[in-house]
Order: sequence, then structure tokens, then C-alpha cells
Amino acid sequence: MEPLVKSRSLGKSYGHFRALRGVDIDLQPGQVLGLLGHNGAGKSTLIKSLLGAHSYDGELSVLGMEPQKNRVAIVQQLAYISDVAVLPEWMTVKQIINYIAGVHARFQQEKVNGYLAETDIQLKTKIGRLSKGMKVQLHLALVLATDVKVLVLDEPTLGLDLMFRTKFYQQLLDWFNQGDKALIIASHEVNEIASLLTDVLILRKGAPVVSGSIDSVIERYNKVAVPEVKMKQAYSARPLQVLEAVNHSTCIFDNMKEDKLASLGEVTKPTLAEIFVAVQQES
Ligand SMILES: Nc1ncnc2c1ncn2[C@@H]1O[C@H](COP(=O)(O)OP(=O)(O)OP(=O)(O)O)[C@@H](O)[C@H]1O
Repeated sequence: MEPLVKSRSLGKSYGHFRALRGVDIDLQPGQVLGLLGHNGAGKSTLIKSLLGAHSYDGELSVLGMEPQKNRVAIVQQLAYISDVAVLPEWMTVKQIINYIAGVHARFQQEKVNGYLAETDIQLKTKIGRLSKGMKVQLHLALVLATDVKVLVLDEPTLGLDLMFRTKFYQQLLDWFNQGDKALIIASHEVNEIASLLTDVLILRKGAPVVSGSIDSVIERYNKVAVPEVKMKQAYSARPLQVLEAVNHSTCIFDNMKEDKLASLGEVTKPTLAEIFVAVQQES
């Protein structure tokens, strides 16, 4: 099956500055790709390329089309929610629903009403008067009601409290589980999104440092609790990261056989968040 998003050696320069390079993506229906990286790692630059918002180098196809040339066709089936509230503040909730119903061929008004019924959002309220969390809920409801195939979220829950976050992810998963959809979520909040992901792409200074299915990534790394007396031996096995604890150090290793590491101490699997932190420190 043709991937919903496919890229090969995707890159982007701003003038002489290389903000993104060497990104390969194969996003199939049913996949949730976590796009992880610290500030300035290139996440938004990659998303802007997918949206056709700027030029890029390398190969990129979104829903079988070239983003810059086919923006209008692509946004019928791909939606984007950013951390920046973009809904017109002067409109009421009802007005924005009517407006989108008029311009978006795939918009299903009864769906948006269903999503909003689970919130405290009133149709007559001006968007400018909604709380930040409510605006995000409204935005999500509008997007999910357009029945897109690919949804791209850039730090979607930034500034939302735990209750709004939980509701947000619940609605998102209800939509995703209808099938045939793919999600891309860019975030620093690795712990928050880790359980949703099927795949991950970790960027550092614009380049991919970890990429693949969650299972294959977790498989690759090991965490070992190494007692002080074995630390010299541990260093010779070149850990990615060493964190000192009481009476031992926690070392993360990449691509080392578990039986070899067992002589150093107890071997367990690191979490995605621990891998994320460890690969940022790799020289
Ligand atoms: N329009 C631009 N012109 C020049 N440099 C830019 C531009 N947009 C982004 N950059 C630079 O490209 C790099 C990647 O930025 P980008 O916004 O993609 O990172 P990010 O991973 O989304 O970061 P954050 O998590 O802080 O949003 C940064 O060094 C940034 O300063």
C-alpha cells in the first residue's frame, strides 16, 4: 500500500543554516508517529514541509501528492493542529461550525455536535471567550468532524491541565480507532504521548538519531544498574549515558547484547523517555 506520507532524504535549509536533513518517513494507516526533539531540533520545520508551507530538498509525498504543488487537495484529507490558537476569536462557536460546513466538502456537522456535547462549550459563545483548553477542544472537534486521513499535531496540549489533556487524548483515540487513519504528534512531553505511539522519529539538531517502530527502538537499547566496582568495565563498553545513583550508576547502552551486559549488573529495558534523554547526550 502507498504510504500516506513518504519521504526520502528530506531536508530544509534556511539560507545557509541546515535546519533538517536525512529524514525518511513511511507513514501507513494505523500508525501513530511521535516526532520528538528538543527546542530547535527541526520538528516544526518537518511539519511545515508536510503542509507545503515551504520549499524543501529530497523526496516528499503526502497522500500521494507533492505538498507545495497540491496544498488545496492535501488539506481536504490532512489536518493540522498547532500549539498556537488559530481560530477567529470574533466568531461564535456556531458561526465557525457553519463556516466550515460551507467550505469543507467532507465536514460532518452532526459529528462536531456530538464531540461538543461532551464538553462545556456552548454554541452561542464567542471563541475569544473560551478558555485555552476549550479552544483546543473546539479545534479538535472541528478537525475530527472533517474526517481527514492524516492528523498532524504540534504540541497540542501545551498549557492544558491534566483533565483537558486526558479528554483530548480520549477523543483523539476514539477518532483514530475508527480505522484507516494516521497521526503525527510532535512533542517534548515524551512520557505523555509514549503510550499512544506505534513509531518514533527522534531529531537532534535537524538530523534523525532514532527512527523506527517503538518495539524495534526499545529492543535496541538496554539499561544496566552498574555497581561502583564495575564502572571501569562499563565505561569500556561505551554507554550512551551514565547517571549516578546511590551505590550504583544507571547506564544506557545502544546495540549491545543483553548477555554481554549481564556481567555488569541487572539489565532492564529503558523507557522511551530514557532513550530520548540518552540519545540527546550522545556525542
Ligand atoms: N524561518 C526561519 N528562518 C531561519 N531559521 C529558522 C526558521 N524557522 C526555524 N528556524 C531554525 O531552524 C531550527 C529548527 O527550528 P524548528 O522550529 O523546526 O524546531 P522545533 O523542533 O520545532 O523547536 P521547538 O520545539 O522549540 O518548537 C532552529 O534552529 C530555528 O531557529
